[in-house]
Amino acid sequence: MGRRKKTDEKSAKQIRGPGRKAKKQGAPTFPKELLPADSNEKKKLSSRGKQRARKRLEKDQLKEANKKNSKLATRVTKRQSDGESNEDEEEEQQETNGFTDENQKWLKPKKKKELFDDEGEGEGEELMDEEVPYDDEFDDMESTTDDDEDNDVDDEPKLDIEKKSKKLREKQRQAKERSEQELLTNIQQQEKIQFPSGQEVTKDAPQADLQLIMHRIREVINVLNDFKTKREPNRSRKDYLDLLRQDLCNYYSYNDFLMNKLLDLFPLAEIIDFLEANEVQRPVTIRTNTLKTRRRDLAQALINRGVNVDPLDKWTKVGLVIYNSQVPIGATPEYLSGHYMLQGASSFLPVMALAPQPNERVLDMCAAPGGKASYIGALMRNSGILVANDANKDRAKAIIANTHRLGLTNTIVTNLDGRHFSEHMGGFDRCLVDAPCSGTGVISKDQAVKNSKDEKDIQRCFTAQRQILLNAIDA
Ligand SMILES: C[S@@+](CC[C@H](N)C(=O)[O-])C[C@H]1O[C@@H](n2cnc3c(N)ncnc32)[C@H](O)[C@@H]1O
Repeated sequence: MGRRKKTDEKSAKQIRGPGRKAKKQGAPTFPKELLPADSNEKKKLSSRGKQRARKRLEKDQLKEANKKNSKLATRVTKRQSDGESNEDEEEEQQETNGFTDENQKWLKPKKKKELFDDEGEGEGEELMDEEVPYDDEFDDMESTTDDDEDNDVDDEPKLDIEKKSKKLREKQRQAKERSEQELLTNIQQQEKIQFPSGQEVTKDAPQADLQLIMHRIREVINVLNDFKTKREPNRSRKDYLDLLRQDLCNYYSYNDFLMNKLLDLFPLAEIIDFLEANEVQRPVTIRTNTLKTRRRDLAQALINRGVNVDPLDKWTKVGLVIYNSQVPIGATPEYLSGHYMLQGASSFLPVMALAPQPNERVLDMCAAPGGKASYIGALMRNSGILVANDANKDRAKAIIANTHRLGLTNTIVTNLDGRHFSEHMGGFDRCLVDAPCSGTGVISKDQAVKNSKDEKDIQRCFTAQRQILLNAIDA
């Protein structure tokens, strides 16, 4: 960068120098059409864009010619002071002067970069400066240096180029060597996975470097995906699966039981995606209560309060995503007056699948605190009958509070055990069962689930869910 700046400064100086010299050179140096560049013509020229452009062209040509002259002169002076013979240089200067003058007719103003490139052929230092930005781009550099070698006439800059080119080729060779070495190392690692001994697996793994564990996880998955060809002959599939499970438990902090269940549930290609997704916080989303407002109006009202909000996605016309907020989203005047419900985006979907219609009889069997039930009520446009039930009395109270806040008038809240609900009521058109669950689907909200679940919890959930579902079918 420093060198580049130097070049700019230098060229800036040159731009000023040649301007003054140009006047000394006089008119005969330039073709007729370019002569009216003096100050008395300036007013006339500046009045027309076309003439201004011509003037600019002329200036550029002058700058370029004089730049060459002044640089060459500097070099001659330098060499003289170094005690070198200056005969050749004088010849060269004459040649350059001649070139500049004769070529005024065909010389066209070029872009700055092109000008630099041309000059580079005769100016070793300039060329070096131009090449600096390519230091890391080996391909570009290679082609640049090759071109330069072919075209150069002057010996001095050629030497510079050669030096630079040699350096870069060496760099390039070293980089290639390194990457080949890395590749080899990876292949070797892939070929031989380090299996800790039975006791070591649990004892040593927590201290191990997480990066190494993730590396091994990927390698083991790679082997399991092509077990026949990639396995070690003395290792069984179970060996690899055990190692994978243990590494996943250590890396993501799950207990053995839950990780086993997840490995049963997800294909190898998806397990990492699932575990990674559980590490990411889900966005805060809200559902517009269409019984009271429109999404556009709600968004505007929230924006006015300093909430950064956007439509959730194409698949929903009522969802909004909150990026950040200067006010608590659960306590705004809009919230308190029931214009929206704080609700995860995924919880819209079961209601959309249920597709309740106005004037139907609908049952939400496990409804507290009423997120889905209130969406059902809104889709029914407060018509028909919605029964929102929950076995937990305190939680059932939350349904009542939300029902009032959101302005639902077609809703009856009940506090019954879903396993026996049909003994009290029946004849529903549609029924939603959002049964109590293990919580393994919301690990991103509650990381404690990773270690707090065991076989009994799952069994308990499973039995209750089946009983509630069967009763809902009866209802
Ligand atoms: C996942 S939550 C429901 C969330 C609710 N659908 C919503 O969208 O806001 C499960 C609910 O089932 C209730 N529940 C548990 N056992 C039940 C049972 N036997 N009968 C009815 N509800 C039950 C719990 O009290 C809990 O509120």
